[in-house]
Amino acid sequence: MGCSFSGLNALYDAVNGGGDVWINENRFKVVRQLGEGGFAYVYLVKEVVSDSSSALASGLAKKVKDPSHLSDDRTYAIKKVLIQNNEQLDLVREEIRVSSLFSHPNLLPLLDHSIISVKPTQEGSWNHEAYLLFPVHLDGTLLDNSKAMTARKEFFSASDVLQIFRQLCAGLKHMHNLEPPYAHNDVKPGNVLLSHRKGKCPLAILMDFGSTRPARKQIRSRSEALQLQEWASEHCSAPFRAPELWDCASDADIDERTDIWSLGCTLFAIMYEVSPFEYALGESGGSLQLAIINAQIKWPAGPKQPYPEELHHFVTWMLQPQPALRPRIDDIIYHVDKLVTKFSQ
Ligand SMILES: Nc1ncnc2c1ncn2[C@@H]1O[C@H](COP(=O)(O)OP(=O)(O)OP(=O)(O)O)[C@@H](O)[C@H]1O
Repeated sequence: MGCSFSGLNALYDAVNGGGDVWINENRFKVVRQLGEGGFAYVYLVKEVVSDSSSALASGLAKKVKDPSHLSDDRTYAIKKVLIQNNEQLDLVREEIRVSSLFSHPNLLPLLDHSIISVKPTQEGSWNHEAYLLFPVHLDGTLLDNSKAMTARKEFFSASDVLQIFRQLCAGLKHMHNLEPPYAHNDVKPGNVLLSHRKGKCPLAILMDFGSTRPARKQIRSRSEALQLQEWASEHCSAPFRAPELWDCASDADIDERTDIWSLGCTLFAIMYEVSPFEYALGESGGSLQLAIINAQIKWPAGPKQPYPEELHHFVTWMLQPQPALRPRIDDIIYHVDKLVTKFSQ
């Protein structure tokens, strides 16, 4: 694990108009904040180079395995993770390890990282900060895009819905086909970056491997089942969480099809902005957990639906509450390819 850094809390200084950020031997200027998560801040940064050489000749070029990940204008995204205890440190180390297993155009690559020790301002033990460097995608997440479109009373075309979805399937197939298979565990529109392309449907990239783990687990006792539910309640976003992670049997074989459930919810959300179960949160006495366990989908009301029935059937097929009967990623890809052919303009 690389751990060199030129100054304590340097990123804060940079944001406040001070110095630059170093990740190992490479230096970056913070341009602005792009977003934030639970314990993380994401910044747009620009690599600082000593001469005006091309991106390929920059310091980063020596580190990055695939030159197509280098940006022509040297801009990237840095995620700064605040780490307060050993458990959080292990989680970030796992995110870094897992990210390095993947190499796929629809999965966000980790280009470099460093973890540094920082002395807290008040008395106390030393803590850590992790800096993760990624390619930057400035058109926002699928969630940001859906919200903006809903505000304008617009919808993605059926063709774009399917092609965005098809790309997410391609990224997930890469993870599900590893030996052992990995589950993303937090597939949702907020974890998909979009990049608009002229004359083509947007590029969709799945990110945030903080919850990604080997997918297959044999649950053989009540305490193992409860442990899994507790882990899921912290790591898998509730409206997109599969039923077996809410109410796990004491004798259950969990596999990567937890992601297929989330994928079904995500297809619904590409069309209608929210998870198909989110309505339960707005109903008095409504229970998200019950709606999910019973697979009670609420389709938008109204006589004229913006999408063909086939897309609704496709969502329902993925939202099979019994995991053993739920389709696998190859089944989904076979089906989506047929729909893409049918509905592409
Ligand atoms: N590579 C990137 N390019 C552009 N924006 C990004 C990039 N990575 C992250 N972001 C922005 O930063 C936000 C937070 O990133 P991310 O989801 O990785 O953080 P997190 O702490 O894991 O979040 P959460 O707590 O929701 O899981 C994203 O929603 C997105 O808006």
